[in-house]
Amino acid sequence: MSQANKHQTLPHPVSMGASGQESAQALRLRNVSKTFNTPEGPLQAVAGIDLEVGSGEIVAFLGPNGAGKTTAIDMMLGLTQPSSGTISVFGKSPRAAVEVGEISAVLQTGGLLRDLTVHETVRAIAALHGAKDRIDEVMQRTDIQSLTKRKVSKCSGGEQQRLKFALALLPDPRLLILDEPTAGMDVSARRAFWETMRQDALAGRTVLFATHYLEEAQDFAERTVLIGAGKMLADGPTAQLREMAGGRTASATLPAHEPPEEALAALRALPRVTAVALNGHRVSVTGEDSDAAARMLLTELGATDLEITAPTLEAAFLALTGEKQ
Ligand SMILES: Nc1ncnc2c1ncn2[C@@H]1O[C@H](COP(=O)(O)OP(=O)(O)OP(=O)(O)O)[C@@H](O)[C@H]1O
Repeated sequence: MSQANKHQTLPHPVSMGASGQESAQALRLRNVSKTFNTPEGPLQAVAGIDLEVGSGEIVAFLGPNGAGKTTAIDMMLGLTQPSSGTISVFGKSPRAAVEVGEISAVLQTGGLLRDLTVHETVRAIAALHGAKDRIDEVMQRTDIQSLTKRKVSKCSGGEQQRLKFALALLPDPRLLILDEPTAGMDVSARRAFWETMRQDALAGRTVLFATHYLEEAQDFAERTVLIGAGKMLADGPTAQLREMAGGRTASATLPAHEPPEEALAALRALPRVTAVALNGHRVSVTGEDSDAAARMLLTELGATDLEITAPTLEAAFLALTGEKQ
């Protein structure tokens, strides 16, 4: 079972909307667009996105460079106004939700004063939110206690991201937005960051994160929203998105003593097979009915060492966007 499936059953706490009615909705974008005026003319960064995120969901916002992720996130946080369309966060405007600490973010750029120490930074932001009693907890949760006296300018990229994560947790937001939170981190720092995030999300917080890293969506989000050129290309369970790249691949080793041509012809003749490839004696059959391919390989063709693999999210991404990462 994939990590994504493991997290598909996170609790979905019911929240109260501004109207006082029960609502399990954390975020709603209705036909949201954003056009920037540039010297070259108008540039549509976000082109009519509809999105609803329920309380307790973990959603990956996946897209190539320039897809419109940051622009969409800025609008969710009330940092930029949409050119058209509406956004609500727990039934409120984004700015109102930020003011009461219901939504907060770890953003890609800015936000830290380089001359303050880590502890001074956390204390200053805690004072703003009236959250001094949460300082110890968030520092512990984001694993920055050992950095207390270090100046921000002396912290590594990964440490600065953890500090930003701590600041974002201070208001105890119900919705946490992360814009490429692990950019600039090495593999082990990235893994540690996601482990911390995972623990936090298991407690029921709603999380939406933008990423370039397909494996982060795959490992962490039960739902992925794929965007390209400002438009939504796909939205669904991450595991299902992978399937959109095409069927599974059944691979096995053909008996060495027989010429493979007949076996290859028989495999190609199976219904809904899209590709058959041979590498030495190892044959790979891709198609929508990997069970039929597996049966033929094992029973009729005497093949061994059967392996069935699902397509990667990267394959889905390339199939849907036609772009290279
Ligand atoms: N303030 C701005 N003025 C003009 N154009 C902008 C502005 N902000 C973003 N854009 C343009 O809008 C498009 C979307 O950019 P955005 O930063 O939202 O994409 P992104 O998916 O976050 O990309 P990346 O992964 O590289 O951060 C890009 O073409 C970008 O150049």
